Amino acid sequence: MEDQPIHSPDRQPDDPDAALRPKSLTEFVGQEAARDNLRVFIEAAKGRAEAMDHVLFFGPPGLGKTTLAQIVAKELGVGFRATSGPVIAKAGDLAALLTNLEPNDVLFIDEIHRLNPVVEEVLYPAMEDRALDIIIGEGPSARSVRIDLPPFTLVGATTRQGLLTTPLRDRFGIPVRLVFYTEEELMRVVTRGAGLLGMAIDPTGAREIARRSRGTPRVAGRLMRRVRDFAQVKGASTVTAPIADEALTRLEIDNLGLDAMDRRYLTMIATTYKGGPVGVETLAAGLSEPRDTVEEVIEPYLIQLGLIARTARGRCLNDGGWAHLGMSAPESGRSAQGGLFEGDG
Ligand SMILES: Nc1ncnc2c1ncn2[C@@H]1O[C@H](COP(=O)(O)OP(=O)(O)OP(=O)(O)O)[C@@H](O)[C@H]1O
Ligand SMILES: [Mg+2]
Repeated sequence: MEDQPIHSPDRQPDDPDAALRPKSLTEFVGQEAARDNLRVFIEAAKGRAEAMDHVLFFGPPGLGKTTLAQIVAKELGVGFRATSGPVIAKAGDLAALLTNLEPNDVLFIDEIHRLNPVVEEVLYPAMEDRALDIIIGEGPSARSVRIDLPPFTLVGATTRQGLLTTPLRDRFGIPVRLVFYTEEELMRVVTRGAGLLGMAIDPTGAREIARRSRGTPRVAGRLMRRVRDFAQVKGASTVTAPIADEALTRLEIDNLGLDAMDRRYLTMIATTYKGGPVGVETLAAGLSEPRDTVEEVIEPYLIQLGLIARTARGRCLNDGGWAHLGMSAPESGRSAQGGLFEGDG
C-alpha cells in the first residue's frame, strides 16, 4: 500500500476482483451500449452455432474488460482460455494455444498491444482464415505448411487502443469501448459488492463511495474494503455517508475522488508550468512516474472531469482544474491557453 496509491485503478494483489466479478451480462452494471451490442452478437452466434466474431475491449484499467471477456465465453457457453500479450513470446506459443482450442472457444489475450510483432503476424491469418502458416525446416529446404484451426473467438483487451497496429485493429469485427461509470452505476456496483462482502451500508454511504471511486469499479471495490475496516474499528454497524467520508478523507481522497497523486499532477501544471502547456514526458519525470502511468491511469479521469486538456503542445489546466486547486490562472497563462487550439495539429 505504500508504493501503490490506494486510488490507482491498476490491479493490486489484494484487490477483491474475483469475489466481486459479475458472472452474467445481466449482473454486469453499466456500459449499456456495450452490453446491448454484445447481447445481440452472442444471441446471433448461438443461434447459428458458430464462433462469435472477434471482440476488442478497450478503455482505462479497472472498468471491466477482463470481466466482460469471461462473461462473453460464459454466455456463449464455450470454453475460455486466457493469456496476455507479453506472455506469448514466440510464434510457437501462440500456435500451441490456438491448436488446443475446442471449436467456438474464446481465447482471451489481455494487453494485446504488447504482442511481439512476430507473434502478431501469425495471428492475422489465424483471425482471418482460421489458419496457421508454419515454416518447417531452414534454408533452401524450408517450406510453409498451412494448418487449419477450429473456429474460435479472439477477445483482446487493451488500455491503449492507439498502440494497436492498424492490421490488428482491423481484424476485430466487434470493437467495444468501455467508458467511466456514472455515480448512479457505481452506487449499484457498491451496493451489490457490499452484499457480497457482507458489509452493511446505507444508500448515503454507497453514494459517497461511488462519488469518490474515479468512475472505476475496481477502485470502488478497494475503497469499500478500506471503509469497511474503518467502520469496524470505529464500531459502526452500518456504513453511512459520514463514516465513508471520514474514512476516505483519511485516505487523502478528496471530494471529487482525486488522490494525492492526482493533486500533485494538477499542482505541478499549475505552479511549475503556470497552467501549461507542458509535455507529458516532463510531467512524468517531475512526478517520478512512468509516462504510461500518467497517460493511462492519471490523465483519463482528470480529462473526464474536465480539469485538464490534452493538446498537441502538451497538457493544460482548465478552469475547473484551477478551481479545484483553489487557485486562479495567472494572466499570462491564460493568454497562452487561449492561443493553444489554433496551432494544434
Ligand atoms: N460492471 C461492473 N459491475 C460490477 N463490478 C465490476 C464491473 N466492472 C468491473 N467490475 C469489477 O471491477 C474489478 C475490475 O474489473 P476488470 O478486472 O474486469 O477490469 P479490467 O478492465 O480488465 O482492468 P485492467 O485494464 O486492469 O485489466 C473486478 O473486481 C470486477 O469484478
Ligand atoms: Mg483486465
